[in-house]
Amino acid sequence: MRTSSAAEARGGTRPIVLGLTGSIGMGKSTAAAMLRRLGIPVHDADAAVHAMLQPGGEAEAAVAAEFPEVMTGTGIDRRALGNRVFANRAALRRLERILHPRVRRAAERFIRRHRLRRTPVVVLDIPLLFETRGERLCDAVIVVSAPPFVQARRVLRRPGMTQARMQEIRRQQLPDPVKRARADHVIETGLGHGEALRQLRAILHRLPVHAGRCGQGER
Ligand SMILES: CC(C)(COP(=O)(O)OP(=O)(O)OC[C@H]1O[C@@H](n2cnc3c(N)ncnc32)[C@H](O)[C@@H]1O)[C@@H](O)C(=O)NCCC(=O)NCCS
Ligand SMILES: Nc1ncnc2c1ncn2[C@@H]1O[C@H](COP(=O)(O)OP(=O)(O)OP(=O)(O)O)[C@@H](O)[C@H]1O
Repeated sequence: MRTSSAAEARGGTRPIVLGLTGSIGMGKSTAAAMLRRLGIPVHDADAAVHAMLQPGGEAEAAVAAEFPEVMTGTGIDRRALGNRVFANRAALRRLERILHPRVRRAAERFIRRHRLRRTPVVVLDIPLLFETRGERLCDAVIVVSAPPFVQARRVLRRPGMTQARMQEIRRQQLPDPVKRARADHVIETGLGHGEALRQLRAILHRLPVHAGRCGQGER
């Protein structure tokens, strides 16, 4: 636990904030779903980005101004935007400058909401948690990880994914060994769902909150 003093400084009502991150295909969404089923509210940064890029979403106009070539009659073409940015680091940085401050504010709003509700534990599921210094919001960080061949097998099963695109995305992410080294907890997801769930439960069990106070549902 990094910042129990931060929680105390806020009157002890700030939830324990667990970051959840990991590279492409390592099992973040699966771990997030398990945590939700255990009753922990999870903030999903990917879902927040999706909403921002929807027609009328808070980032649509800024993205349209920066990348007019990816706009269609019905809004942003995500596939075209991905093709544009994953092969070009400068373009990706321009997109991130639009999106990441908004992602950060959404996470802060989520924590504030749960502080008011006195929720004891929340999770921030942020794929680029370390890259965006999101760990500063967290008391501890959980990294999901699996051997590279397991990761590749999972990712290449996805519709539209190619070896080249997977390599491009991997190049844009902090390497898995670096994430593991910076984690407070590593969940090995190459060993099956049951083992990942067991590891998550063990982490929750060791948190300094009363048993049974975790579950207040997602909002
Ligand atoms: C470029 C976009 C529209 C492509 O969408 P698409 O549906 O084709 O891909 P998807 O979002 O599923 O991402 C595919 C993989 O790339 C990874 N990824 C997404 N953005 C980034 C990034 N900025 N850097 C490195 N990897 C990234 C994701 O974690 C995922 O593993 C989308 O990824 C996006 O908006 N990215 C920028 C926002 C961002 O940084 N999101 C990460 C969460 S904070
Ligand atoms: N603990 C696990 N045991 C077995 N398979 C798993 C486990 N966790 C995830 N998987 C499988 O791996 C694949 C990728 O998982 P998931 O979608 O959760 O990854 P992700 O990290 O959220 O990916 P992305 O970063 O690309 O969004 C899925 O097919 C999922 O069923």
